[in-house]
Amino acid sequence: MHVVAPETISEQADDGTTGSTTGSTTGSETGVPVGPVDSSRVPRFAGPATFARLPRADEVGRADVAVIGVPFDSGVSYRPGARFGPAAVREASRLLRPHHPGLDVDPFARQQVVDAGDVVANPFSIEQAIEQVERGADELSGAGARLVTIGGDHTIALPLLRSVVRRHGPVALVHFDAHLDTWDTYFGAPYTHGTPFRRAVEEGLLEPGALTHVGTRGPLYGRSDLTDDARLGFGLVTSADVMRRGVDEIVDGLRSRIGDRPLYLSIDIDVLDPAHAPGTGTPEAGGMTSRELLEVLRGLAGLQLVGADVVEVAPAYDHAQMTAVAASHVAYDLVSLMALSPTNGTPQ
Ligand SMILES: N=C(N)NCCCC(=O)O
Ligand SMILES: [Zn+2]
Ligand SMILES: [Zn+2]
Repeated sequence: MHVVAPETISEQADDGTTGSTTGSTTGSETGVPVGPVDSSRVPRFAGPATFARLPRADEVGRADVAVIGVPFDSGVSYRPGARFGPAAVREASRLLRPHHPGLDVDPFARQQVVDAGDVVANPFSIEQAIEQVERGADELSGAGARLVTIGGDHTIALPLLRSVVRRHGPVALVHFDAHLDTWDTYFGAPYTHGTPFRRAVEEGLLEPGALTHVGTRGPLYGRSDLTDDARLGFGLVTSADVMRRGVDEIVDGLRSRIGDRPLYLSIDIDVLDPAHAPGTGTPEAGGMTSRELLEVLRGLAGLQLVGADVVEVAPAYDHAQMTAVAASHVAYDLVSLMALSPTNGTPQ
């Protein structure tokens, strides 16, 4: 029986060209970022999955950008399963390649990108899980990395924002989602996947006037959901607006609202139409296409991106990895946007 162990992959790829996964030719020694395993030498379907076949954090010892998973879904109001999102997105990311033609950047060569594994988040205590995510994010960003987090349900955006704001101050936010996620409580619970951005405003984490939901749609509890949301300071670009006004006009509006503020991007995969992303817990008809989402993201190139997440991938409802593939491409674009960010995320 032939078993492809990580060591075997490392030996095969570690020939001085590209694609080493081990510490033996580390970027920390040479200053050259260690990239993904070379898929022209080691089949991309072999071995355990890290995001984009990148090295693990412990293999390189430093990171400009860390991709982390948060396998947590105890905050959901409907279908569970996003706890399996990080593993599904990593698995679906094996096909990513080192050059991004849309942004004309090699995101893994411009900066050291690593897979920092999963944060341990207590599935039986939302409060403790939130603390654990915040602390995990603090540790990684304290070591100098910007984070691209793969969820997990949308509850986790709150501790991620707390951590990023500790370093950068209040942030501009573009929130891609079918839902507002500014509701108050569910069953009296303040920390859920439908409430993170109301809590974030209450905690002073967000820059008033620089907050926008994109892709919103679907039935609400009442008209007051919208007036409450506007009172919290959010602008709204519905999925119908994207269709009617087009990507370029939407991007122009977002860029002028954000300016040169530190920017956080939170992407709930249910912003996509269920035809593009069925594998999610609270699907709503009439969503964005993955092409629209990726093009809006690319339109944000050059802004000061200090952190990002892609959440709500629930693989049990997925088909042919459609949702996980879409999320892996979103995460790849986020890493690429970080490569093009003017200050490399360093606090000014
Ligand atoms: N964050 C996501 N995906 N969904 C929030 C839906 C909250 C509700 O059930 O009303
Ligand atoms: Zn949503
Ligand atoms: Zn959401």
